[in-house]
Amino acid sequence: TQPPKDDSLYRGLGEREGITRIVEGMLLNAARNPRISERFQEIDIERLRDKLVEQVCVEAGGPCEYTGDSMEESHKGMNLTRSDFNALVEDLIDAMDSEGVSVPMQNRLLARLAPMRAQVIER
Ligand code: HEM
Repeated sequence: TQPPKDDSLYRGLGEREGITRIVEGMLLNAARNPRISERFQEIDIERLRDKLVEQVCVEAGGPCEYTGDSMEESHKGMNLTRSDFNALVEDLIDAMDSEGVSVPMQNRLLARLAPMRAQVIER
């Protein structure tokens, strides 16, 4: 999908600072989530945080560049399932709730991420 033309979602998420808090909140939730916490052991969590912030910023129409690996490459050999995907989405929603992001803005971000599922699961 093409990046959005306007930056209203970027602003709705609280720009770079808000996105950083959302991503960090999601990763903290995931680290406590028994369905997926094992996935986040023994990885470079700071790199993951930084790349996720870039990617969410780009998807939200913000002035950022994504410098990480492709979604296929990043999740190769992990054999992620739909259930794993849904668990991380729930952790993201909880993080956005904590940041006071409106439900319409939450849904706009989720709609940008949903098409990536096929690139991430069963790899
Ligand atoms: C739309 C969904 C997802 C997006 C947009 C996404 C995005 C990313 C990004 C940007 C990276 C970093 C790439 C790099 O280092 O260059 C990454 C790595 C990673 N992702 Fe995802 N991801 C998604 C789904 C998931 C799910 C469902 C899980 C597990 C439950 C997961 C677990 C991981 C892990 C553990 C890494 C680090 C791999 C490593 O450093 O060895 N991801 N992901």
